[in-house]
Amino acid sequence: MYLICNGQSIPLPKNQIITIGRKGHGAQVEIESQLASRKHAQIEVRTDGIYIMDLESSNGTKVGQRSIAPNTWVKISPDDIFTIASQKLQVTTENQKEKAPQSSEPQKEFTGFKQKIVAKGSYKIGRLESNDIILDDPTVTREHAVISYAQGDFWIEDLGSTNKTYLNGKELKSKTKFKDSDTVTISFYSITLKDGAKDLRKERSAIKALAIQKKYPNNKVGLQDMSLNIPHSTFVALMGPSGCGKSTLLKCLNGENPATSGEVFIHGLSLADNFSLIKKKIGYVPQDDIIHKELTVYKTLFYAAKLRLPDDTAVSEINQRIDKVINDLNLDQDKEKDIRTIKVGNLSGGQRKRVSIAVELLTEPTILFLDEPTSPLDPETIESFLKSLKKLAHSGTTIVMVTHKPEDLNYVDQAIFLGVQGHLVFQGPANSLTSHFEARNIVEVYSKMSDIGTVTAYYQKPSKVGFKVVNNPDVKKEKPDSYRLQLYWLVSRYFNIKLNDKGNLALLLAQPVIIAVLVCLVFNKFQIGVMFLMAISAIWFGVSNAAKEIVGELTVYKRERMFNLNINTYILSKWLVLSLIALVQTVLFVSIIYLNFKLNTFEGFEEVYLRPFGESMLFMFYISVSASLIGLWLSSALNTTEKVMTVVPIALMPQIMLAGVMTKINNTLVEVLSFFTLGRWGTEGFARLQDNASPTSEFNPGTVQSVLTSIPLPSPEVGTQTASTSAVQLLDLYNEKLVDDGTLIGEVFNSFDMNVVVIGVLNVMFYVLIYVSLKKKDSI
Ligand SMILES: Nc1ncnc2c1ncn2[C@@H]1O[C@H](COP(=O)(O)OP(=O)(O)OP(=O)(O)O)[C@@H](O)[C@H]1O
Repeated sequence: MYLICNGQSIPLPKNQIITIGRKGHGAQVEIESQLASRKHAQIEVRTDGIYIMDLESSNGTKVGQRSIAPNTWVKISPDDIFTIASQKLQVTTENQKEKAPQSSEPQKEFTGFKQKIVAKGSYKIGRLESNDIILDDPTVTREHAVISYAQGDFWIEDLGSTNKTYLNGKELKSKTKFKDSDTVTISFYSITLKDGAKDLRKERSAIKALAIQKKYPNNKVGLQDMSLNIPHSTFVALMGPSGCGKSTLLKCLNGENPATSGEVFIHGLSLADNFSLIKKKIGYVPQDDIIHKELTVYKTLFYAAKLRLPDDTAVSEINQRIDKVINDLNLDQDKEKDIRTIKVGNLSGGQRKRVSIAVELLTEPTILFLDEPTSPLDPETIESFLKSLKKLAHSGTTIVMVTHKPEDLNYVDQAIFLGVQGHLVFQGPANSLTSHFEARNIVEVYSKMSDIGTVTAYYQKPSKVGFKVVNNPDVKKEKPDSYRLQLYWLVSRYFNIKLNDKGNLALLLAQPVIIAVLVCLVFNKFQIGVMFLMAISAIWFGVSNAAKEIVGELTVYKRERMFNLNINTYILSKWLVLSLIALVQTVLFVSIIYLNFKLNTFEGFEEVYLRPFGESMLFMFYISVSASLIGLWLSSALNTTEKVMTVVPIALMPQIMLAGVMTKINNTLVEVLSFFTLGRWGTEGFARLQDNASPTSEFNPGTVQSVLTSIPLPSPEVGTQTASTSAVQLLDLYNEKLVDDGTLIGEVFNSFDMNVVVIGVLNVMFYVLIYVSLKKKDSI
């Protein structure tokens, strides 16, 4: 056996320990590098194989890419290349000098950052303290990437990070050579072999907009060409008359509704090209609150952290962050009651605004956009609120705040003023705003800048117009770290919201009881009408439970969608919790109906009541969860709760009218329309279930004792008498054999199983409609 080292073949006698170490210190095999320890490692060829042991060397010994534990014999195979002080060594059977595995280049000596990498062999970058470069930021994965030195070259490799590693702006897919001219970007850090890691936030402007312009699809110009430069750690007020484009500018700068042309850079990174990273470092609080009033402050922050921070963030780390944001925003002023335990709905307007901001601060944003946060606050609250924002800005979070209040200018560093029709007319120190416009006060500035003639005189047109057209940062590519976990936390949050809204929960549970009792009062016999009302009630529960659920939290949805919310997990989370509510409602409703008609059977027809108890329960639950999808569709398609509540009856009426009980389905158009109603398939399904479970009639063997009906008495008597009959036959009788034969498509749906399938198909259709409606909200 021979040890190939530095182009030499050194014989390895069997069962003899050979020491490898730095040249000039008595080792049998000498390595010419200061990085090698004096006695670095030992190697021994035994009868059962080749063994190597690291002698607690300063820079370690690697077999392949793996560092071996010190003072432990490790068996290696003849093919294994092992590394000592960046020298490649190998054991072979022949004396073959030319087969030396290391590069033919002479060993290089490095300085600075490179030397540190060579000394360690590899250099890990990540959020954990055990890394060689610690980037303490939630967008950096615990062990994010590694730089290594091998065969005379430096290499960079991503270690499966969440937010990826970029080499010269391109995503790093595999281990790649890291050259002197290359720049690696991880989150907001740039890494070069010359300088190591640098925080871009300290190096470059926080926001730079170059010749941005915004045109709406209706050709209305929201923003005229403008360039902006906002330094790091600045508190900026964005002002201007109503409708001048302040919110539009905010959305162009944060990527929610990007500029039509021009380019925005956040800490030197293009917003359009790096949106998936940048959006995680941008906080945005729109005019409306982005929090649920049913949750406590702690739960609000906890769920936001679970949904936004990387999955590997420990609960202890989350709690630390929650404490920090509460402290940063002075939310813990009240010593009597811990704010964490108070429900958001019970907070004052100012506190609620702070909690909305706290949600955004959890991810440690580098820039915070606030749309009119001071509007709902009283003067006293404003002072402490703006003071905490100022402190926050000066500790590193650049803040851009839309405001109409002149007094807010006393707290900010810079002001940006827009004139009517989206013209930039001022950007500079807040205290020179009025003098710039030769105005006595801010009210006069507003008045001047509402006149388009004066505005054009002050318009700060960018010197270079017509930068590249901005690609719409596309939220559709965005995905959570884990769909399963996102779904889990969404369900958990939504469940808690429902559980905490005790009043509404009580009403939801009272509903089935009240309606079921009414049904029992109205029908003294078990009739087809009971089954019809069971179907309609199931639809009512499903639609009404769901109708407000998306539209009521649209601001939260939009904000979270901008972050990493997946549409499917969102819909599923709603559906799962609504299904749970539907299940409880169904159990209550069906139990009451069952018990009532079982205990109060009509004399002579003791076999007629809601017979298949379990199946009826399951079927009613199925209709109800299907109806939830209709409710969710209305809730996602319309943009105000009022509109949804107006439309709910319009969605419910066809369910009643086209069920084939109250009105005839006797023409093709009506039948086609009835295909899309749960009312029809629900009523038919209940009728079939009931028939299948009912005994044959003693008097009329051709039918079953399923429901009771009134039949006219044969003459000479006048009046009606009660008879039992098949529920399906009764529906058929009324609708001219529609149920059994179907006028349009024959007998295709003539079974309970097919009823279930049709409802399933309708579910898919409504799910797609919800998805499309939510997707449309991405493009504002
Ligand atoms: N989606 C849109 N499609 C068409 N026009 C729009 C759209 N959004 C905003 N606009 C128009 O662009 C202009 C600027 O609106 P924007 O909401 O940015 O103004 P603003 O300064 O924030 O107003 P305010 O102070 O009242 O909140 C307005 O004239 C508005 O009607």
